[in-house]
Amino acid sequence: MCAKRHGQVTIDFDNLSYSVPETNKKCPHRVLLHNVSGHFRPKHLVALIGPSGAGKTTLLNVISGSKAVDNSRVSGSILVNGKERNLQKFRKQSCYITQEWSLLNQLTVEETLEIAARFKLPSNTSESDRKSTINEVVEILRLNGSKNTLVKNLSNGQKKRISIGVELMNNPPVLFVDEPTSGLDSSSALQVVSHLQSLALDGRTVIVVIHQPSSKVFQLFHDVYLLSDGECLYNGPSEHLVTALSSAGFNCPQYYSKSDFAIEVASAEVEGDIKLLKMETRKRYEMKEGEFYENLVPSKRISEANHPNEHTTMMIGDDDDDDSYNSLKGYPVSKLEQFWILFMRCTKITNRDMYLSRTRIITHIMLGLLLGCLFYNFGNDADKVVGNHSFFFFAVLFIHFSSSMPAIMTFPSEANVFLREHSNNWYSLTVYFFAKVLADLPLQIICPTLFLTIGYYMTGQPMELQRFFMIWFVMILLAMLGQSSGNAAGALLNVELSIVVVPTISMPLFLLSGFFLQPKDLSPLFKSLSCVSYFKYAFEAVAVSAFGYDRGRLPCSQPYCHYRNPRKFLDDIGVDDYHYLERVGMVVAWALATQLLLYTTLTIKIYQDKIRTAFRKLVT
Ligand SMILES: Nc1ncnc2c1ncn2[C@@H]1O[C@H](COP(=O)(O)OP(=O)(O)OP(=O)(O)O)[C@@H](O)[C@H]1O
Repeated sequence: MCAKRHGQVTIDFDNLSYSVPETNKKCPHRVLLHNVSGHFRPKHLVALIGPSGAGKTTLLNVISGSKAVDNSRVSGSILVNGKERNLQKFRKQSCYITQEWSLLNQLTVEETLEIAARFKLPSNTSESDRKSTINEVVEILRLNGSKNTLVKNLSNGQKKRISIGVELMNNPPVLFVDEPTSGLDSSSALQVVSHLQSLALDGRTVIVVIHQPSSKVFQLFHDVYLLSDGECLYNGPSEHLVTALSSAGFNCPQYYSKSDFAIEVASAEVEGDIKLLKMETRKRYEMKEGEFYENLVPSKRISEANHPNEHTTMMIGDDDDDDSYNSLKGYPVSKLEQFWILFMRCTKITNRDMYLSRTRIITHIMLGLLLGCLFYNFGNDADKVVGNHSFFFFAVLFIHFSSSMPAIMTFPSEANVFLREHSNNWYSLTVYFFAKVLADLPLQIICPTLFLTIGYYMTGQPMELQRFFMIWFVMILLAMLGQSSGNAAGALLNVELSIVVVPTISMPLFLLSGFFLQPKDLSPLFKSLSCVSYFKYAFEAVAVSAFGYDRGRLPCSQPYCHYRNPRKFLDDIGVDDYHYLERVGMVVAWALATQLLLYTTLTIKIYQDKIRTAFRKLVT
């Protein structure tokens, strides 16, 4: 592999404990890991097994130094190649592949890997090196046939493989994989674990949390780590598992699945001496490493002879003092490059997504035409001023919802991709945030512009550039506000809930916009509440732009028109003439506030486990 090669990594952990605060006053802490010890070796695929709730993911998080873990609550030692783990360095030596394959559907396999390579390989990597790294990952994971397939069209097994591929790009010597086979059929599960095995045989240390592996899948694992209730019951070669269990009185019936039996032992469903099993495991751990494996491995299963075609892509050697890790403070690529890659990716996705872009553009044109026909020439007729006012009201409503609804539908999956990439140290939240805001901007400008230009012209509004741009600016702000509030809701809640919550919050704000009820008719309480309605400011700014600023008398199609003087109409709806900037200022403040809400929501998502723990600490 062309990516920089790092030494092989052995992980030893001893008496590792981890607890979380609880709200219960009598028992303020809950211990999730109790003095667990073990070794994870290079060239070995380790199965981390145990009943549900045994602490498998917790152990993976603690050892990998996941941001989900409060490190001040971890005790015990974690050694990497015999030296105390340096978290910053270790995070760069390892990658964590989560259960969900959070990938972007609109990119092809090659594009997905290309972007991963851009983020994960140092900026000075040449184009040809990057290409050959991508080709090698494609080769290793046997994705050659699907290089140009969109991710959304891949099978579940292929999606799982590509999500492993993106993390392999910088050739990390340690892989932590959480339930790679969940949701896969038996043959896809076998394929995925076989790939993980070949990655291990390449020299990597691969630790996999796995649920009920089939016998065929289980055979692929070299080592097993068995957990029960946060305690280690066994750590060693998988072929010695049954012997170790039977030496403590747990006899596995012939032809019975070894992993199922081990989980039954860990769930206390089988008779035997659990204390003895723990003691024996501890004794084996305390033996010197050579002795430990000599005692346990009857036939050296992992040998060069067994794998004559072994890739020698990992650097063989124990040099973990590689100072390049220390020089890699922060991210592999500069913030400017991060911004550019993210911006280009967002733009590509928007262009490819039928629902997000083309459909939105078409609906804005169609609605512009429809309203243009319905309110044809209303803007130029004193008799139709009230109808014209409704046109603007509908425009405000439409622009807002046509931006917020697509965001609610699409952002949750994008947020998952962001969280995965951010937790794997690809780029910073701030860079992502600004790239997203800027990449979304063209559509937020194009759609309202098309809608308004058509509607404005057909409804016969005053042909004055200044008035047009005053209304246009309000519409752009509303589109931005709609999108950021939709994104924030989509990131904070799930899609189903957001679809209910966003309109529910928006409706009272609409009612207080001044269209249905004028401020003079509101009770003092609702009058003050109406000050928080951004629709009120947007709607008033549009009304002032259309009817205010000394607009002349309107032509009248009837013998008598009450609103020949547009100023009179503004008086009647309780909107004072002028003061456009103050109103727009309030909409800008709201647009900034929703962007801030989105930023805060993403920050909360990143640190939710830590925030939850800190909150519990506060309560107790
Ligand atoms: N932040 C936390 N606060 C309180 N309890 C937690 C926290 N994280 C995990 N737990 C608890 O710790 C125990 C172990 O959780 P963990 O997710 O590690 O189990 P697991 O073995 O991976 O389970 P599964 O196989 O079901 O995914 C569970 O009972 C879980 O409820």
